Amino acid sequence: MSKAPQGCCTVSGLVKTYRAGGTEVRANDGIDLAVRRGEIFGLLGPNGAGKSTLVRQLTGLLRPDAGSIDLLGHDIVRHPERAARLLGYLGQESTALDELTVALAAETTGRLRGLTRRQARTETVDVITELGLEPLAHRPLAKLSGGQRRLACFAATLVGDRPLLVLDEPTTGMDPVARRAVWSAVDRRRAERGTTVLLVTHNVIEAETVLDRVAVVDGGKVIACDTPGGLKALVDGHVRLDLVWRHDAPTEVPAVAALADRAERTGRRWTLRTTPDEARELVAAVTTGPAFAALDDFTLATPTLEDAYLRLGGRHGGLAR
Ligand SMILES: Nc1ncnc2c1ncn2[C@@H]1O[C@H](COP(=O)(O)OP(=O)(O)OP(=O)(O)O)[C@@H](O)[C@H]1O
Repeated sequence: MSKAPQGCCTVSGLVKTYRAGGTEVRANDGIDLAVRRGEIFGLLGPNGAGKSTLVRQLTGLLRPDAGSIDLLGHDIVRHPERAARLLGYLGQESTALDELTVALAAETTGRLRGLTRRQARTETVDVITELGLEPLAHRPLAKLSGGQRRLACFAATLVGDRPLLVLDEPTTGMDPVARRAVWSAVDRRRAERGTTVLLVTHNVIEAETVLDRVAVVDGGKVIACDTPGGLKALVDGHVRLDLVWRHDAPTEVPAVAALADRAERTGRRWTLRTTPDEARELVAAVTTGPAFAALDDFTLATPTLEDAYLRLGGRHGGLAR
């Protein structure tokens, strides 16, 4: 049995290749990762980066081609069945418990994790109350909206305390109230029980506010791993200027025409990443005369994780803002 002194989860040289219809996809291409106990650790990256493939191997559901996975001192490649006792997993795919009610799905999960009927019932009631799911408790998962079902599955994941929670895009489709309930529940478990959380996300705003550290995954590799602040330091000294035009950009204005090739365009929005000094000049140029008349809105902002991610060479468009 290998040891991970302060570690919760240590991954070394993980490789996974899918073979389908004569083509090969190297979804994980030598991943190294060390998640500390009690950390909220994020995996950030565009669609197809290999994040779900990685977490499915951690959960023992998928066998790596090469590499090692240590979960709290257990070798999960050799003993994949042990993962279920160490972690609670919320995957992307819909659950086998879909036909059950919210309460029964949570209770059944607790029973499968070794709780007595009474313990499972008590924990179910607690978690349903904690997440504000009482009005839905007796409705089948299959008959809920996408966001409601996701919250109910999250509730089930929490029943039967586990030292590690692996959450694959847990808040997808949820409204702001439900999202807040999820992050409060995660925070509470970390604070009260020292629970470690491994979180897969596309959402840069969530990533910035809840994560202790982030690994940026792209093309099956970890291309950076740091605190959100550390990653943002990569783009220190830069600012982002967003210009939103009322209609088409007034390219007859020379100052605007000069920006045309540099701006990243999303509909009527032009985004420019530049130094604070140049940003001041650009703001002065577009807030006078005909350019200003054509301008609907502008914002000047310090770098986000998305900017850091782009600087790292990640593909644009895969991350939500
Ligand atoms: N069962 C499979 N068979 C073949 N290829 C697969 C399979 N599952 C995933 N892939 C491929 O492996 C790569 C990594 O997929 P994965 O689902 O791990 O990415 P992801 O980062 O989780 O993406 P998303 O953010 O869209 O969930 C992709 O190119 C995907 O098409």
